[in-house]
Amino acid sequence: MNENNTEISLEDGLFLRQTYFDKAKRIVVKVGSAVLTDEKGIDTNIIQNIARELSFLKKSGREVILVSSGAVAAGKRKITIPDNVEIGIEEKQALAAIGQPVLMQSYEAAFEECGQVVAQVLLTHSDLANRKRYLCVRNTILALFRFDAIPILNENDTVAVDELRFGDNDTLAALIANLIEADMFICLTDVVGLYTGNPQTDSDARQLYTVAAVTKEIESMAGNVKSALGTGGMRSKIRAAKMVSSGGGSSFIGPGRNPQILQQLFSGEMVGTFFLPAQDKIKPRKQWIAHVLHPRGFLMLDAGACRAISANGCSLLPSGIQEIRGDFGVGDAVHCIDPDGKVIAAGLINYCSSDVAKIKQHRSDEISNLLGTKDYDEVIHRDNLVLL
Ligand SMILES: Nc1ncnc2c1ncn2[C@@H]1O[C@H](COP(=O)(O)OP(=O)(O)O)[C@@H](O)[C@H]1O
Ligand SMILES: N[C@@H](CCC(=O)OP(=O)(O)O)C(=O)O
Repeated sequence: MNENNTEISLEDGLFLRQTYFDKAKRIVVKVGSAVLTDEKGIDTNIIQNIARELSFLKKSGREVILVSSGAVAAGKRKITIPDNVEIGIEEKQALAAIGQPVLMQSYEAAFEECGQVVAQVLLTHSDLANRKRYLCVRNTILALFRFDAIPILNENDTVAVDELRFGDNDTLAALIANLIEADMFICLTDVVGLYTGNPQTDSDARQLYTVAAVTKEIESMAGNVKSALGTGGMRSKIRAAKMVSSGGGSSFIGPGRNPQILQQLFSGEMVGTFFLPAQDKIKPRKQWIAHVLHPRGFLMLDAGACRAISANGCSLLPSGIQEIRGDFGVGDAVHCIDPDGKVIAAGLINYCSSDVAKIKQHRSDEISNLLGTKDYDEVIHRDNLVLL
């Protein structure tokens, strides 16, 4: 372990990897656009390779999901875009509509060769933000496992408006990994792993092999850069690894163009970057509150309230709320901010924003007088509060 307790030695890393790979039975594999497409369009060699690699995992008795990007890139290569057309959101959504069937056709053909059935699942953020639909997605995926199919997921880009977007497929894959309680998230991209800095611009950057915890230091290693075709960049991959880790899974970031990357990994070769699961796992419902729901508002807390929720395991009472931002209703997700401006918790709120504005900085026994009625003493009950 290094002095910041983030990076593990090569020998310890090798042993730990093997332990986690041996017991990984449910796996989410994500492949990025940068891996799947070349200047001519979808690279069928890569698709065939991914089909072989995933079929290998499946035949070894594991349950596998593929989250595949590439619809926009495939659409772009399928048509000639007039020079005077600027590619904005609407054009990208149209390109995804053109490219998604092209992508699926390639997968269908490649998996057919391996005797493997696949299924297409397209999701928007609102499918996961609604608790009933969230659980329905889980049940459908588990039913596909029972049919021995490999679900192939992508964001339903064509109908995903701004506030309903996952933003990138690294995030979608991590949320799905937590939804189905996967043991492992494997993110295949166009670099060999996580480097201490962006390898394209930092010649001193060196590769990390085993990361014990996604700290601020690890997060700062990802530059703002991404490949020409990518959306998320390394930053969203690290964030995704952190989410999966908090759900109790391990993650791997590695080179998607290596023809036998998954076989190398599962036979214990030291490739890519491996992230260990967190020590304290967050329960599935709290994962949903913390990572799936977008906050509709923010509560600025004083130091006492921060201590009460962080160190003492208490619910959030109105007296510790200094300020509020946003327009939220009862049951919406909000984030709690400490006096330094750091997000420390997420939760489902018991009062709407106009009521919180009236009861903030007051004791709970004053709520009835201030609002004319009182449904709860707590603004956020402990059962609906997650520390971040
Ligand atoms: N610290 C880092 N280590 C590795 N790659 C990095 C780092 N910081 C930025 N990157 C960039 O992230 C890119 C991969 O992300 P992205 O383009 O989104 O790929 P994908 O299409 O596979 O999702 C790499 O090509 C690299 O330029
Ligand atoms: N949904 C988009 C991919 C978005 C995305 O996250 O791309 P990438 O960073 O290449 O994984 C598509 O299919 O083109």
